[in-house]
Amino acid sequence: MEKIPTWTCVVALALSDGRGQWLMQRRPDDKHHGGLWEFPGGKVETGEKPRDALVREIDEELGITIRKSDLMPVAFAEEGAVEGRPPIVILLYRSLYDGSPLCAREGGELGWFDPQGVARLDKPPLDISLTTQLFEKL
Ligand SMILES: Nc1nc2c([nH]c(=O)n2[C@@H]2O[C@H](COP(=O)(O)OP(=O)(O)OP(=O)(O)O)[C@@H](O)[C@H]2O)c(=O)[nH]1
Repeated sequence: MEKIPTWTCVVALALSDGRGQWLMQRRPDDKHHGGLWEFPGGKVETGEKPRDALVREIDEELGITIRKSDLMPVAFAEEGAVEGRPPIVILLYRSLYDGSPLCAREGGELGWFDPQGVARLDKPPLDISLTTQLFEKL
């Protein structure tokens, strides 16, 4: 029987400044999808709940504390196994930025973009679907 790899759950955050700008993060060049822009976030660890993982990842990556109760689910996207990596499913949540200082703690670059600006960025394939779903629902 064919062995099916376990899928990986990734959580990501669409952070809005409330004035039409959205935070995007450019991945460091040496990583998978290096140089592409995506929503801050990362992989859910074994036994972790998605919202807990997102709070942890956002603290690790941006140095800010977000509240689980503020996270609104907005979209998901999935892809099959690529280049030996297990399939991933990304859950995208939305939240409002409270203005506390941000920094790109794990390298890369941060930027605020309006929906047209987000659409123009070079992104991983799943983010094209995620951004379409996000901005359709606004
Ligand atoms: N955080 C985040 N990851 C995304 C998005 N879109 C997308 O394809 N991914 C992919 O989902 C995976 C997220 O894992 P991660 O951010 O913890 O990746 P990592 O630093 O551990 O790098 P790795 O893939 O080399 O293990 C990456 O392969 C990343 O490129 C997105 O919008 N946000």
